[in-house]
Amino acid sequence: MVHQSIFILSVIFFALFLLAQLYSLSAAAAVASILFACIIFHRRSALEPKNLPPGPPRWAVVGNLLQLGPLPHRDLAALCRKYGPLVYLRLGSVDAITTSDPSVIRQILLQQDEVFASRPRTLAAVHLAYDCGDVALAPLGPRWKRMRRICMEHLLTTRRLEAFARHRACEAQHLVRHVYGLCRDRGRAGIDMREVLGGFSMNNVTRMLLGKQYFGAGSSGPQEAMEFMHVTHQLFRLLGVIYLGDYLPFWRWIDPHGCEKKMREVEKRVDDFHTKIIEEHRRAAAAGEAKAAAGLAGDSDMDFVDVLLSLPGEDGRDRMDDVEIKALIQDMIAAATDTSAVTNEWAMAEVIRHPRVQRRIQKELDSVVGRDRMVSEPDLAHLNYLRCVVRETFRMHPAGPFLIPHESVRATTLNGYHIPAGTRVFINTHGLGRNPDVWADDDVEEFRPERHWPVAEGEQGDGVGRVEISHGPDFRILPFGAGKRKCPGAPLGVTLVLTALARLFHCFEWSPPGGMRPEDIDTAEVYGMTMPKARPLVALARPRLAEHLYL
Ligand code: HEM
Repeated sequence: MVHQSIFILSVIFFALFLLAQLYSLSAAAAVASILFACIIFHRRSALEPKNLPPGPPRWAVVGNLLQLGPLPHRDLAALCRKYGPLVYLRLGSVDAITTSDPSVIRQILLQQDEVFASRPRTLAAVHLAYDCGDVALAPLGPRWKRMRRICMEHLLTTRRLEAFARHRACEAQHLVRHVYGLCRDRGRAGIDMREVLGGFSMNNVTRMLLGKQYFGAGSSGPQEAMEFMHVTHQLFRLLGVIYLGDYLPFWRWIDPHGCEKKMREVEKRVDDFHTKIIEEHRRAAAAGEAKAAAGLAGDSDMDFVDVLLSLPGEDGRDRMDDVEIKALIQDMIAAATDTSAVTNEWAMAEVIRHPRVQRRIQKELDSVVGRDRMVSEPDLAHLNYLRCVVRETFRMHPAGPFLIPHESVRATTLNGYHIPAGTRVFINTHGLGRNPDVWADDDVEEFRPERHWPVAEGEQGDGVGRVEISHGPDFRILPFGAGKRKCPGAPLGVTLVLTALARLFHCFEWSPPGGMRPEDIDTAEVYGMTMPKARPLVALARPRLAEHLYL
């Protein structure tokens, strides 16, 4: 046995020596690292515990990576249909599990929350989230706990969200006025709803966070807005990439698409942006103090950056570090903007595809709100059918197809199977919403908000409670996750989604552009950290209220 190993190693060294002579040292190094990885993999396979959950056969080195295509949520759902509710995969050097089963998900997110509530340290988290110094991508630990507490106790409190209600009302009015103008300008060509809904989400978030509106009358100027949009789009894209360097360490040496280089470039540009924002806020605060000293009180409501600049730091320090503030701003922009815009675009696409659903939404709006005033936030609790529409949108098109991937902090047992420490967890919310075992009596591919209606079909539902949009005890829909890492912005996210949809369906009649039939609106998706429609939604709008209400 020893002689055999010595012989194989001698042959490998001789082959590498020849490669180095004939080609280059780097070719020899690349082959050496692949061979080395093969040997490690072989040894690991031999040592591997045998009681792992079932899963597909895997290749040496790459494991199951080659079985994942451009829509990995669909590939993983197919594996669950084949191998059962809990599937094991090896992605390069990383152990991974996936599920789209409510009872396994409940075990992971609630019963074993302590074990599974961490996050993998991906290169995107290192470069684009201040070395995992934020909330969303930070591993479980005291740093994450402190940053999450700041979010919950100082930023996303009910009191602070209520204080921003008038800004949201202003943005909602800006939205309908904007669409009203576009109806006339664009004629039969239709309106690009991705642009409109993206602007609405971005404005709401930046007003609350930074005290600025980026699009519209009070905007910070087209140059800055374009730059901001461009950088944040690059950020979203890079956060969503499945980067092979996270699974195959040697890939980082090659990095054929320069992904890590792009991450570093975007990291620098985003950081410059945040530095500028913090400086502007410090200058404004200094001017405010001067005004206060002179007896001229400034605007009393603080945006999130003002709040963060006023908080004490760790270990008795006077103020929070700039890096911590930047990480939190970044998180909020990334977590809040795209999620609500993507959900709104899907909801509009599905409703326009189903004119019957649009008629029922409008009937409810006309009865709850009437036609001589605009929808306001207090109305949203009474729009139960619209709430069913949002629930159905989350079932079919969850904004985060795998939530944000979790990671186990130690070895554990799940459904009787061994789960190693450091296992990456892909909770497939897209698969869950279309799991035929969960939605047994329904056609899972059909958009049908009525399935969430709390009373039997045909009944009015007066007196029934408010339709909840977050997950219930059955874990059949999971738009915001659950447990320790549950989305802290869920109430705000729901408000932004419902507000935009209520306003747009109350104020306008929607149809597909240029003679297209409703059912021809496509519903193909593209995978990313959030999962938008592959092609932007373009639609025609016709005003349905009196003109003075739009102005
Ligand atoms: C429709 C809108 C939204 C959707 C669908 C959504 C969805 C999600 C999901 C799926 C997660 C991951 C949960 C997990 O990994 O278990 C998450 C995390 C998070 N969300 Fe949201 N979100 C929305 C809006 C917001 C808003 C408005 C904010 C803040 C202003 C926000 C802040 C966060 C943060 C900070 C996290 C990370 C939590 C942690 O890791 O501890 N989200 N969100």
